[in-house]
Amino acid sequence: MRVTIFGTGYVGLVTGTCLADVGHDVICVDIDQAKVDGLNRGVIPIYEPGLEPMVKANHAAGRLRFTTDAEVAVAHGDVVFIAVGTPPDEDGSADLKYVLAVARTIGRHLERQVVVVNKSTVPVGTADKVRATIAAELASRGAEFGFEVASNPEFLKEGDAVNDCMRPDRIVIGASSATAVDKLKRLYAPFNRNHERIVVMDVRSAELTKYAANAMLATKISFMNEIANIAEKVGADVEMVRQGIGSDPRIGWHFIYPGAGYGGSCFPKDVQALAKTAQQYGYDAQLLGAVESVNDRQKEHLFELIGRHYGVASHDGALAGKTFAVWGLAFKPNTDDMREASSRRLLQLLWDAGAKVRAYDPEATEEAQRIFGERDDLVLCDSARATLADADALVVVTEWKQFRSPDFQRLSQSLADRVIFDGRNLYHPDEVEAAGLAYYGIGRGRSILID
Ligand SMILES: NC(=O)c1ccc[n+]([C@@H]2O[C@H](COP(=O)([O-])OP(=O)(O)OC[C@H]3O[C@@H](n4cnc5c(N)ncnc54)[C@H](O)[C@@H]3O)[C@@H](O)[C@H]2O)c1
Ligand SMILES: O=c1ccn([C@@H]2O[C@H](COP(=O)(O)OP(=O)(O)O[C@H]3O[C@H](CO)[C@@H](O)[C@H](O)[C@H]3O)[C@@H](O)[C@H]2O)c(=O)[nH]1
Repeated sequence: MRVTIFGTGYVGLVTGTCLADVGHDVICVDIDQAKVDGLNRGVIPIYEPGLEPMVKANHAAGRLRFTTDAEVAVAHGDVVFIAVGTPPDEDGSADLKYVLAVARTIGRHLERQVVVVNKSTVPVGTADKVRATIAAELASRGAEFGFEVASNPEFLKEGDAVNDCMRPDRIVIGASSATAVDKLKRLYAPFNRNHERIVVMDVRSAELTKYAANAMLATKISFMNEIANIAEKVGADVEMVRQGIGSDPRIGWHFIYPGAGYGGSCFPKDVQALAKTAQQYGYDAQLLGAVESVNDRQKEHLFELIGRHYGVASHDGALAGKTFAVWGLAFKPNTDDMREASSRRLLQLLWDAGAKVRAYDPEATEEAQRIFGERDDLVLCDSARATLADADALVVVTEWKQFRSPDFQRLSQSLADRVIFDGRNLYHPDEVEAAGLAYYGIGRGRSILID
């Protein structure tokens, strides 16, 4: 099938590549000339495991093309995807300017019947706006082509995006005509093997499904962070509690890891946007507000533990003279994305307190350089070991695999203050303490720790 995808970010590029990989003829279109030029030369703008060889192979085979020419792109697709950003507006609602700009472009160039598919995360009712925008463009040039706007939200997670796209848990199709459903079912047939993964519904339900999924996952995380904070107060270990509840299949093992708060380009903005939608319809979504505020507070928790250890309460200059080794800057492992990353809040708090930072991330160094620029109180190191030179303490923020089994004896010798702040509960407190280091994890009150 001939497919056009507007937007070559995480979603557009991965989707386009996976669709090309199963034999579809894909054109990806973006307004970012440098990105498109780079892709045409084989330069992949994001770090996503497994993506680079797939892009190169499908590009070389001619099934995956990149362009800034919207006219050529619209003329190409039987199915035209919208996969551009929907960042938060000032009031927290989703900003639809990029989505509607694409809708205008489609309307301007459309010359035949197509199915327009919205893959961006958008509030309920956006398909109607996209339809109206395209129709207005067609009307302004006296053109009349049948088109439908369907919703097909994306559930991929960064760091595992190719896998999620090639082996989806489910494919949600929100459409109002059998023709659109049939077309999308044919498009996704190669991913729908062995058992049925396609869930067909009306457009509004599909739009809401995306927000419901992210809000549910964010709720699980905030819930566990709340329990972790209670565990700290009452002298319990949240890691034991996690194991005690995860085995109940009604609760499950996934997304119950406490930590330094959730980040990324999705949960923070989507929880906010869903609450805003509810508010616009006169409903006060109290649970969503709590999920967000618990997360906001959690992003400061590592710093609070640091303050507790050093016996300092105020931020202003309280840690002057201290140097912190920081492991992990990306919002999660296997990505170079630092959008809403917990590390950003931690670093700012450390700097406000007068401390210096020596940080390492396997993939996000360039992004960190772009975000923070040159500063006297930040050294971006090229290995975890290099962060330890002249460091007083270690803070682990992102759970990259390579941080899982450090040599605690070496850490004990390197860190002047002999202390580890573990923002992802990677280590067993006893093992760390056996090496002569003090240990602080998230929710590890520990008075009832059982081996
Ligand atoms: N990142 C994720 O993990 C993820 C997962 C599921 C859903 N989503 C949702 O998918 C959407 C896209 O997210 P993303 O992370 O891929 O965004 P992104 O910011 O990485 O990429 C968006 C791309 O769209 C391009 N663009 C903007 N206007 C354009 C236009 N008029 N024509 C063509 N291209 C244009 C930008 O240049 C950019 O390359 C968002 O709504 C997001 O919430 C993201
Ligand atoms: O038990 C957990 C699981 C995750 N996190 C944090 O939650 C954030 C988000 O993680 P994850 O969901 O793995 O990454 P994303 O790439 O943001 O993916 C989410 O957001 C995407 C964009 O909408 C959706 O498509 C995905 O299904 C959804 O998982 C990260 O900061 C994680 O550290 C926790 O703190 N504890």
